[in-house]
Amino acid sequence: GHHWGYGEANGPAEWHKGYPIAQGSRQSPIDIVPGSAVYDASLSPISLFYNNCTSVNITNNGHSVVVEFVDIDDRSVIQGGPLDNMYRLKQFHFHWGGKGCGGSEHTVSGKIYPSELHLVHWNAVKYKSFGEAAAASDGLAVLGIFLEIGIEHKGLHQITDAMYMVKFKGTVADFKGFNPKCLLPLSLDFWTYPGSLTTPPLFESVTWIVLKDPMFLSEKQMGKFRTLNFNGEEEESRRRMENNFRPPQPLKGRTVRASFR
Ligand SMILES: NS(=O)(=O)c1ccc(C(=O)O)c(S(=O)(=O)NCCc2ccccc2)c1
Ligand SMILES: [Zn+2]
Repeated sequence: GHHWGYGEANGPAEWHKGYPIAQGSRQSPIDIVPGSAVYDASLSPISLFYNNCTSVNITNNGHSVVVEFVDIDDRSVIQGGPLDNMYRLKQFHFHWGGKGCGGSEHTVSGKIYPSELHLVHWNAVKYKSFGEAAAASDGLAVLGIFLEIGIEHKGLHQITDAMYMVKFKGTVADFKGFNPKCLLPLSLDFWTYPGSLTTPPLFESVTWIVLKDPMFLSEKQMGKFRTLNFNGEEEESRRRMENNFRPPQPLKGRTVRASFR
């Protein structure tokens, strides 16, 4: 059927037809305005326990490139910051733009970055499954990290070198032993606000934690993301995977808190 995507006919401006919550009161992403963020001294530092990380595979789901993790126990978790519980890492994926264009979902005072990494975690303390958590107001915690063009990123090579194996929608490849800790910038200073998934079903179940500092990658590495395709190998229409981002949504009275002055 008429599946959602990032094209003219099925892109973010159309999603509200199939997913009315697209016009809800806590939609993501948003434009973060640092001057309007409220410093909250009660926010503890973010703790990422990715030591015994268990990545499983890398896949092209027709919307992004996704690295999935074993999430049957608490070996890879995030806690602290605005979170009352420990949240388990389920997957990470990216959003990016066309060559020379912006592609992040969150913006900072209108600045769009070339790309944005999302590490998706779920509240396995309160909920029995990811699906149940994804439908609950405090079910998910997504850590957002901006990507900026600069020196090449050593840790990212493992991911960009695997992209040739998942060029087309529906392809999966083994991807074990990858620890996303290597993708973090020096500072874990963050903004946080209550929001939603940025793709359908757009559930308003995400506590967003967006790092202030970007990670850096080279233009060559960024170019490898654009060798991916939205389409499956069998489709005759070749559509380069790029501009797979939702633009900022209305704040609707929400407060963005900052962990730093
Ligand atoms: N940009 S974002 O962090 O909001 C996001 C984007 C894509 C996906 C995804 O489904 O791959 C996800 S997900 O992995 O959280 N899945 C959400 C959709 C879903 C809900 C309930 C059960 C399965 C999938 C999150
Ligand atoms: Zn995302």
